[in-house]
Amino acid sequence: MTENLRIGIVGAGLMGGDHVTRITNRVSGASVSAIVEPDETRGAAAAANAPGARSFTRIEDAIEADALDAVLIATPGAYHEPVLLPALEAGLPILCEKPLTPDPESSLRILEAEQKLDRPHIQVGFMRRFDAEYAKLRALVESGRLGELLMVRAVHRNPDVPPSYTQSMLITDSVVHEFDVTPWLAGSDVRSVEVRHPRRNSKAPERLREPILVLIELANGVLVDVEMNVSIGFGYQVATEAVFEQGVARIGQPQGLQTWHDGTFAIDEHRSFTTRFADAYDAQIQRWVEAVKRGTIDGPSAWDGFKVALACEAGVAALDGGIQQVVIPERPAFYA
Ligand SMILES: NC(=O)c1ccc[n+]([C@@H]2O[C@H](COP(=O)([O-])OP(=O)(O)OC[C@H]3O[C@@H](n4cnc5c(N)ncnc54)[C@H](O)[C@@H]3O)[C@@H](O)[C@H]2O)c1
Ligand SMILES: O[C@H]1[C@H](O)[C@@H](O)[C@H](O)[C@@H](O)[C@H]1O
Repeated sequence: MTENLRIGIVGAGLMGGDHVTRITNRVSGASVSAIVEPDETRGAAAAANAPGARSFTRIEDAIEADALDAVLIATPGAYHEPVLLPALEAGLPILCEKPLTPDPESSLRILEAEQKLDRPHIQVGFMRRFDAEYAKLRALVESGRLGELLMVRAVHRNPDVPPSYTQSMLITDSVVHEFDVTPWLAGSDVRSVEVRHPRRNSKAPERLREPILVLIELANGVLVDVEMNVSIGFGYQVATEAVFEQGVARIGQPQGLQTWHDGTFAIDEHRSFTTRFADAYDAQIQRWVEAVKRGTIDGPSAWDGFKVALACEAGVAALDGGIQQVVIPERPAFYA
């Protein structure tokens, strides 16, 4: 592999544009060599931050032109599959934004295509695994210092969501993160999912019945509750409290500028995932670039993405009630 990894960004919207800037300014050993974006205005805005990058409207054309060594997919989740398949066929290393795909059937098609190659080529962009506090919490669980982990209480609060965001996306676009990160923290897969509906937020768009409370049971008995809230208006917060036999640990608490003024003490809190997880996105991409050069991945695989898709399927069914079981098939040796 050459010293400079040539990355093609597919989908130059909010995240794709952010990743272009990140790779150009903060990631070493790589550059953005191609931008694949059907929307001309967005494509041009992203290209302005990627000196020397070539512009395309289809991934197939960028591959044909030999314009990239690796692909970063940042199209909306429902449009990951049509980019993943040609990229896999070309044998390219891939960092695919979450979710791998929104449902297990399409994720299985991706696994099938990937297994035609000599080794896993896909890393899924579950960036919370690269957040320093999440990593510390995982190390604490593994160390056993506070005894066994019993419960996880999670809050996932967004100020708002775009008009394209539907009810099922509460699960497939948002709770999808907890379906990845909680099993990773606790060392155990999702066994069942239940959704309860508290009083509706009158500020939520009419099409959404939220917030929701999601109860996730892991195979080792750890119970996880997730407050999923997407119309709070006043900020962005992802925070977790882990309850152990001999103590409690908290991550994601406000850590910004503190002010004491006029009798009030205040701490700045994030307004968007772009700042809350900026360091995690940087670390995720830097480590992926280094892994690609070693011919491997360094993060969640397509198999992890498939397991999350199974949990999401149960979660979407649970939006209509009941406790929905998640049955995970045996992992193929390819993903050992
Ligand atoms: N990890 C995170 O915290 C995080 C945060 C936000 C979004 N995301 C994920 O990033 C992805 C993109 O989300 P976004 O908010 O940037 O979406 P967006 O709508 O802002 O941008 C998506 C872009 O993809 C383009 N596009 C669609 N189909 C395409 C195709 N076939 N080829 C090339 N371009 C295509 C669209 O024109 C658009 O510009 C999604 O998978 C989303 O779940 C992850
Ligand atoms: O696509 C975004 C992104 O994944 C964020 O990390 C999450 O907090 C939002 O809920 C989701 O809509």
